[in-house]
Amino acid sequence: MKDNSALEHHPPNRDELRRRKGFKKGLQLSVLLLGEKGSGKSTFLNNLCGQDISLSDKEDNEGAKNMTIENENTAEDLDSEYKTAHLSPGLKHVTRRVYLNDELGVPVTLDIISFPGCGDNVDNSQSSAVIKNYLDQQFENVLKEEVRIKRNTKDTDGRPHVCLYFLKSTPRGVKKFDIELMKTICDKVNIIPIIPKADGLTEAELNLHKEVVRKEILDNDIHVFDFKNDILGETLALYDMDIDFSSAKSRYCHDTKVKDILPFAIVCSNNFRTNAENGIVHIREYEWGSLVVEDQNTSDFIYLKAILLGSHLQELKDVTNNVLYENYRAKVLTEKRTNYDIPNFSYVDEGSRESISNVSTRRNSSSRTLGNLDSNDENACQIYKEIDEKNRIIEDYQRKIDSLEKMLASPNKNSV
Ligand SMILES: Nc1nc2c(ncn2[C@@H]2O[C@H](COP(=O)(O)OP(=O)(O)OP(=O)(O)O)[C@@H](O)[C@H]2O)c(=O)[nH]1
Repeated sequence: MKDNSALEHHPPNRDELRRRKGFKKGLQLSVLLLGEKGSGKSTFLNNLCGQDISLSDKEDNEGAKNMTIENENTAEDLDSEYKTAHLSPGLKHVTRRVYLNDELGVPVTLDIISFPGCGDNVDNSQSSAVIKNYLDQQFENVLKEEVRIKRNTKDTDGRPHVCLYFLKSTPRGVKKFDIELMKTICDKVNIIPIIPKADGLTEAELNLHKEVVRKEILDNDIHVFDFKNDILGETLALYDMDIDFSSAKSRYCHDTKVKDILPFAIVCSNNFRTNAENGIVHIREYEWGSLVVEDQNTSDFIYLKAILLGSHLQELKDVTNNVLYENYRAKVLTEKRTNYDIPNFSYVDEGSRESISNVSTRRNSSSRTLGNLDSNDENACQIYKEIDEKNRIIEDYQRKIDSLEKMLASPNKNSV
């Protein structure tokens, strides 16, 4: 028999219970990665997750065990691909699911969405529309699910909570395509701008590029994720770290505001080694020596990682649901209301308005009588009857859809 005496003497307190519950349930974050080919998205993802993750839509490697691949090409497609190689490849999305367990204390499920080739076609005019439609579709799926009688929001919520936008530095500043795309999607997803491969820039060049990116974002009215007055020092709580401002290389202090360091300038690498605390650190090697990716004085990588997986994970989700999605929902429902031509009180004359509200009051009270109505009352009643009838039809359809879905889910049961 098990000895439970230790448990009986030290019952877990409330915080501990909450922590255990949170641990079991885990956290989830959906990240959209955008940026041109070779901008360092895969390398960043490998460093963020501490494992090898391919974002290619063709490769399937050892690191792809936990991954769901959508739009995967089969070997039979290769021949047809060869024949159409001269044509613009278009844009497909690739999704990956990664489970992160170690170092954070609470398991995190990371859903990655990427559009390989985004901005790389000769003609990119359709790319923005493809990505915008994808984001709209995710909102629409959630809205559809909300109005169903039986809801199943778990499997249908594919809304990305954050878009990490990789803006490679070019002599001409930010590419027009990137500006247009950010403008198109900034009210559908939280954008965090990133300057990748910061090791290729001198400090003066990096500061200049940061300035250029900030100016383009401001001038083009692109809404990036609002860090408000959050301070950098607090983002590192996940690692029980503080900013090492004693170091001569330190660029920031504890009270530096996160919004003041945007866009995050990161350095990443696929080479790693084990450090003194048995943790893995990623190393970028040069002729003159090496650089640690996770070193807070080297790049903003560690801040970005702590923000995504710790300090701002919940806020990114809350803003997605309570602000971006709510705006979409309000807009769509307002449009639908107008299209359905539901009687709008502002178009009804005073007398009828009173009648409608009288009928409405009577509908709400259980003593509803239809006798002795004047013509306005009759009109209002007619409108309500029609609405009731439509609602009944919608509910009937919903029931039919539900039973069809059930049949599809268990085809054997229903086969004769
Ligand atoms: N110097 C330097 N090179 C980097 C950095 N990050 C990535 N790279 C290199 O840049 C190249 C492209 O990086 P990827 O991570 O494959 O870029 P990607 O955006 O995923 O590219 P696609 O998968 O083709 O879309 C690789 O050779 C990386 O090693 C960095 O911070 N500094």
